[in-house]
Amino acid sequence: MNIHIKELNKYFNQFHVLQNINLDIRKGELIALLGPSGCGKTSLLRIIAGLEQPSSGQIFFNDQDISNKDIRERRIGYMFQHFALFRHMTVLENISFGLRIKPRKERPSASDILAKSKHLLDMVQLSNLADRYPDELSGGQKQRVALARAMAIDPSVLLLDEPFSALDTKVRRELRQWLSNLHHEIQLTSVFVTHDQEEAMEIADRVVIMNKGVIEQIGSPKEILDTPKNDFVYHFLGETNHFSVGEQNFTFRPHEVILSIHTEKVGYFEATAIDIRPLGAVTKIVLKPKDSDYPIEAQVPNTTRNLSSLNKGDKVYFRPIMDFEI
Ligand SMILES: Nc1ncnc2c1ncn2[C@@H]1O[C@H](COP(=O)(O)OP(=O)(O)OP(=O)(O)O)[C@@H](O)[C@H]1O
Repeated sequence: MNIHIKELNKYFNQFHVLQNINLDIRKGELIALLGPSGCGKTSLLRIIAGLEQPSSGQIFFNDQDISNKDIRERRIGYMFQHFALFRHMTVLENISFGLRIKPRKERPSASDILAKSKHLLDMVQLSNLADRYPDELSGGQKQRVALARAMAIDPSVLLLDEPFSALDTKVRRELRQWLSNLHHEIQLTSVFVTHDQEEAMEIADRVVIMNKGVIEQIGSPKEILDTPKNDFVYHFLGETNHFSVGEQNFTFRPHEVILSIHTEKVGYFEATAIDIRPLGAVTKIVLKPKDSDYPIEAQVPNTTRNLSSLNKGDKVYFRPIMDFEI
């Protein structure tokens, strides 16, 4: 199923929440909607789902205008941030729920429902927990059950609203990887809302960067990181340093800088190390350039030679660098 969103606007009272949104989502693609809180990601997802009506504009599933169809007619698999499992039903009953409540004419036989639910349990790798209740599951397991439940109705589109944000970092990472692999296998057109850049970059085929109700840029993670279209995108994607000397202006990321403790080499600028923080694989060093009031943040691999002999207050030379080679 491909999705075509055309000149879509949404107002809440006077507030223009989505402004002339145009977006094409290809069949089988995993798209991330990424942007700061309040930029309209969830509103757009809810409109695609049919949970909210646009004020103007159209949505097509393949070539069919579904703007006026309700959520059931759209065959949407929807998964929310907060586990929305039924507490009084087992895992298997939760998964089969969507099929069991179908009108009699469309409902598969009891044995087909059971077979399908078991297959979905296998898919989310929880076959051994079929008879547990939600309260007996971890957060990550609950979200996998929620995903299996969303998939039970054979959705044409899967919509995920910050599905992992209530989980701790390690579980999030695992589930992210798992979702990415699963998506690779099933190739179901999916839209994923997140405000976490790392999450979007890691799993999406393409990322839609939103800000205050408009789309700022659409592209693959690489395109967006390598060629941010404007200042908003550049700044949103991470820490930025600005440094000026004479006529020269440098804008660079913390990892785009080389340090040296040796006295002035050509192209290096003098600074003082005012803070040094090991952060796992990298060490963050805050520098105060000699002729500038603005500190600069550098991140270097913690295996960098001479790093361990660098102390707060030491003189250090830095060079912004944009042309790393491998
Ligand atoms: N039902 C509503 N009535 C009025 N305003 C609303 C309604 N739903 C959302 N808004 C407003 O619309 C804007 C966009 O909200 P939305 O939930 O789409 O943003 P978001 O990008 O998903 O944010 P977050 O990451 O915080 O969830 C916000 O300013 C919000 O307050």
